Amino acid sequence: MIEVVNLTKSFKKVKAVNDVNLYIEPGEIVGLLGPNGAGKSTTIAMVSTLIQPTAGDILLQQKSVLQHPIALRNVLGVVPQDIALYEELTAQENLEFFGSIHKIPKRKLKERIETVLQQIGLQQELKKPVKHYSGGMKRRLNIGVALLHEPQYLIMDEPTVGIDPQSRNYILETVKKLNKEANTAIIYTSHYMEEVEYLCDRIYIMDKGQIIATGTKEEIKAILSSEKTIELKLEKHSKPFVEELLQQGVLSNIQVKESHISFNVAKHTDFLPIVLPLCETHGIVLKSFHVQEPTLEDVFLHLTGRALRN
Ligand SMILES: Nc1ncnc2c1ncn2[C@@H]1O[C@H](COP(=O)(O)OP(=O)(O)OP(=O)(O)O)[C@@H](O)[C@H]1O
Repeated sequence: MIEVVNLTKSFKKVKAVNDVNLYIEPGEIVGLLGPNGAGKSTTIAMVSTLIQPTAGDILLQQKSVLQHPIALRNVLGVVPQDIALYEELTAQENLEFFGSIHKIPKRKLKERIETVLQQIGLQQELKKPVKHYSGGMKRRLNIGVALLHEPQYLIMDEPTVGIDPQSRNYILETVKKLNKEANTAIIYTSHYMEEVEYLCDRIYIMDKGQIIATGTKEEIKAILSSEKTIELKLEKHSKPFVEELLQQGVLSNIQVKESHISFNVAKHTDFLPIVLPLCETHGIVLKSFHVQEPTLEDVFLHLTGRALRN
């Protein structure tokens, strides 16, 4: 397990990271979600042992790595936000170069390059210099470089920034597959809540250098939801039906639009025993209903008063 304990980083007057605690266990996908400037990259740079914290500690199997970062570097791969590749070299040559930096023996490196190329789906592009790659292909190769030494943990700093939707989906699927097939634990930073929601088992929400919420998706959303929103689709509705619905007293914020009616109810209220008898009484056909859960975006807005992306 990697643990981050009371981690703080100040740049002159700016406290970029302020007393952050988090952990990742083998095999987990953990999300670090926050808007631009929240302190995600600075946290990641400290966990990657690239910069020293002002205060706090980073532990691998309960031992500090600040003085001896090699133990962590051996088990950790880092996919930086900025592409770090040699444009004139091909994918194969880039992988050979970065593999030699990791001092991977030649025969082992050959095997690893084959596996990694398969994992990132670039087997067909070996002979082209990277400068002719699309943005998405460069991002995939960037991930491949971080995988060469078969890390048990992988940090990905906003790996889908600035690429087309198809490449983005490819990367998200690659992350899922890596986790499932190679059991790689992943710290995934993003300001796209839908990515974090899709990928991650646990989530840390970060703002202004601090962790402001943590837990599973369900736990984080429970911060918000004392109510749920229900949308009913009806064949038609009538005024008396809506009036009687209102009289029930447990529904609030009722909105009527042509064949749709939406309302809020308390989270644990079973709304069907209220709605179905009324439909029957008024001869109304309920075609479908939809329960709308809050999103992580809603939670962020609730906690900070601001949107995640602005
Ligand atoms: N080297 C530095 N010198 C001074 N201030 C810095 C430095 N690096 C980061 N900061 C500041 O620290 C704060 C956190 O920045 P950081 O890059 O960690 O945020 P982030 O959540 O990763 O944002 P982004 O999504 O834009 O990368 C910002 O206010 C940033 O301007």
